[in-house]
Amino acid sequence: MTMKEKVFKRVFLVVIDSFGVGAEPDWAEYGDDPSLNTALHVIDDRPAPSFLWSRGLGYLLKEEPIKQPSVVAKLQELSKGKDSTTGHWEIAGLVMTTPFPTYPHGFPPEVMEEFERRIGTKTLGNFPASGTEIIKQLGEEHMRTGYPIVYTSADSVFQIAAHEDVIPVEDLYRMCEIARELLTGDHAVARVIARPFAGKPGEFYRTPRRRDFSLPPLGHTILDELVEKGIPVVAVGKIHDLFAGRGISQSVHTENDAEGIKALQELSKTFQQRGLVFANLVDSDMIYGHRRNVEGYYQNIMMIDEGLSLLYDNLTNEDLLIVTADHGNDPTFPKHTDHTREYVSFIACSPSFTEGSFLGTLRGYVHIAQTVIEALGVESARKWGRTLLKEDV
Ligand SMILES: O=P(O)(O)O[C@H]1O[C@H](CO)[C@@H](O)[C@H]1O
Ligand SMILES: [Mn+2]
Ligand SMILES: [Mn+2]
Repeated sequence: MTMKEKVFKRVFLVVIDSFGVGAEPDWAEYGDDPSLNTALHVIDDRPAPSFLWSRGLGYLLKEEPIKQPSVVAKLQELSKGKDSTTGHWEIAGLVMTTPFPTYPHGFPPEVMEEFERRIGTKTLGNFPASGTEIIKQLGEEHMRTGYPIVYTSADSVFQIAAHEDVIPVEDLYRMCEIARELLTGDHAVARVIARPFAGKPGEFYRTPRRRDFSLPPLGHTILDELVEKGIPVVAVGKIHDLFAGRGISQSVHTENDAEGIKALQELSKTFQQRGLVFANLVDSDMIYGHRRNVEGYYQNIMMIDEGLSLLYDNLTNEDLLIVTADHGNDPTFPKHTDHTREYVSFIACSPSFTEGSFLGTLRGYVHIAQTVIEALGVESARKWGRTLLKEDV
């Protein structure tokens, strides 16, 4: 039996945030560069992450043979955007043809005046910045005035940074909820993000209680379809936030990728129903990618790779593991600290697979959605994309 006709009991869908595999053709529209390749530049000539490398990452990056049974593809994003929300929604079957609004010059007066009126205080910043840089720059003034720091980036994000001793995290979350409520219509940004920090001036550090307040998906996704059909969707890490909790049966909050990997390993033992476990591992992007920290990014990938290998040991012939990403964030790129417009990997493996195959470069993360729906044996009225586990489509 080849891998092509099988229905699985469980699908583990793991997004390694920002782990792109090479610049997409429309890189210039995103201020990027054709040479970008997050995974290739992170691994470089260091020892390869063996679990992923032998199942297709080596092929995608250096055309090395696929040594372990797997189905491999390189996927090009259809949606206009290189942010997490856009990428994850397309993985779940929803293509954003109109990009979310972005604010290269900061948010307009009508937004900021209304926001300040609603939160009852002035704000600082209101321009695109690296989140760690802007708290270095404005953290002391924030502590002196009590004004929260607002900033954005190349993505459609309204970010609020505040010191936990100046604005308690719960109050910061309240401010984010207010921003979320007023950022609608032409100013419906994809995400409002709470960025709590602590420490003394010159030694500020961000605390793990970041929280994303995403728009609910602007259309149907396979998560909605699975939950409507009574098939559980267990969200690990940022997935709950990225889908605003919709189409999710259970959510496992994690504070870092080590916890994310542990949660996946735990679920491989405890989650015994037919269903989807959908995980986001964010540290590669948040702690290393945006900070242009190549060595840290590499160590994180090696930790994830080891963790996926141990997860895989717990899987049976009834299980399918898919590893992918949502965009790039090449830490060797000096021109900005934003995401980079890149292809993502599709690496699917199961103990029931008997061969390794590369399907080519395909347009659309939506094929992941179709693959998940068919892998779980769900008769869907919709065609989300083409399944990547059948040759004859
Ligand atoms: O620089 P920090 O605060 O990490 O923010 C980054 O995180 C956001 C979400 O990925 C990106 O849009 C970028 O602004
Ligand atoms: Mn992301
Ligand atoms: Mn990011």
